[in-house]
Amino acid sequence: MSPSNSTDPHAAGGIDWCRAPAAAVDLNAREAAISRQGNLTKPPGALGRLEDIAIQLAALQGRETPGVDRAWISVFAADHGVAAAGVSAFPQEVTAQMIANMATGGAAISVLAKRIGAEIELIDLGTVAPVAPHPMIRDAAIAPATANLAEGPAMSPVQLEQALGEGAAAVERARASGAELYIAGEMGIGNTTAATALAAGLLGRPAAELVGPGTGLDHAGLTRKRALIDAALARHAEQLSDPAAALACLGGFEIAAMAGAYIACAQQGLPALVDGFISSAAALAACRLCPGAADWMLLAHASAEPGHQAIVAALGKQPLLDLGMRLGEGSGAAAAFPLLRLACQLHAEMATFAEAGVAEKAREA
Ligand SMILES: O=C(O)c1ccc[n+]([C@@H]2O[C@H](COP(=O)([O-])O)[C@@H](O)[C@H]2O)c1
Ligand SMILES: Cc1cc2nc[nH]c2cc1C
Repeated sequence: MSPSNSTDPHAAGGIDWCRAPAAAVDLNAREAAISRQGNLTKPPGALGRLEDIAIQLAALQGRETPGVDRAWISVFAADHGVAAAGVSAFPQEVTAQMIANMATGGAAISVLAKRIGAEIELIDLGTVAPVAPHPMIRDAAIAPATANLAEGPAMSPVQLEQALGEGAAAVERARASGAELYIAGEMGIGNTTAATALAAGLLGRPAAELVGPGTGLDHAGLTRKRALIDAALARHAEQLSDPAAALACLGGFEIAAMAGAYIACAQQGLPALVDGFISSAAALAACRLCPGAADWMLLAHASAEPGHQAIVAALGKQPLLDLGMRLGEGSGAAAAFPLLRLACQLHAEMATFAEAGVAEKAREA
């Protein structure tokens, strides 16, 4: 379909759609859920953050008793020009190899998706090594890799638009399938360098405050990675006050696609469960572009990558789990998903004090 006769706002060209505000949350449903929580047969607050999850989801789904039975996982994969600078413990061809492993069911996210009953799709945004066609893999290659962010912008404005649009298109597919919760995962050797640079750029922090070992860099590698990120921040300094320009200069195709997906989720009213370090950097970019986007996000877990804490603080949210995970792929979000489902089931299925004939807490005189 040509852009001129398309009804898809993302196909109209440009990235202005990203700056439109998020959908409003339903404060009446939120109040009703808070009230219901207060009537369930437990001391008030005794289910801790499981109560908060049900209340947030009630506000997002616009009903007193929300439900998240159907999750959708989009894994966005791409290679990074900066990998040539020796900033990862693994070789670049692992990106393509892991896409194939995800398709054949051997990756952590493959097992998790199957076990939580989620639909999963793999989106290849461009890898240096070839990826054999497979029904689960969507070929959306933008380029074999981004350019080296230490030497110039990682991607062109047109490539940024394509990547953001791929994220929005994934959310369209999730919604069409009836998904109630969206998970973005990623795979890309070198992408902790891009995510660290992007987050540092957006937060105005030096690399030293955010950089970490990623897949397991040694001390010398970490020193190299930190210096490279600082050099990239200095090179692109004038661009960093504009989140779209920061994303183009320092991001990756999969990071931009995740940002586009989070924005589309927020604008179209689909709750997103954000995974680890790279996903959170994309979520931060999404929040800077789209007013209100943070309302539609839950943070699944605290990544072991040290810079995650700074991003989490900027997002103003608390991760649900802290399992020392640092895999990516959407794995932490998939691991947290059953908790969301349980939180909704408790909220919907527990008896109230009145229903069960249980005496309520004595009122203070
Ligand atoms: O999401 C995280 O918390 C996370 C933390 C560290 C590494 N990763 C994964 O490891 C890869 C990037 O690591 P690196 O060292 O190559 O930059 C990429 O495929 C990510 O999915 C993911
Ligand atoms: C093997 C491997 C699997 C991954 N999954 C996400 N990032 C990864 C990085 C490596 C190296």
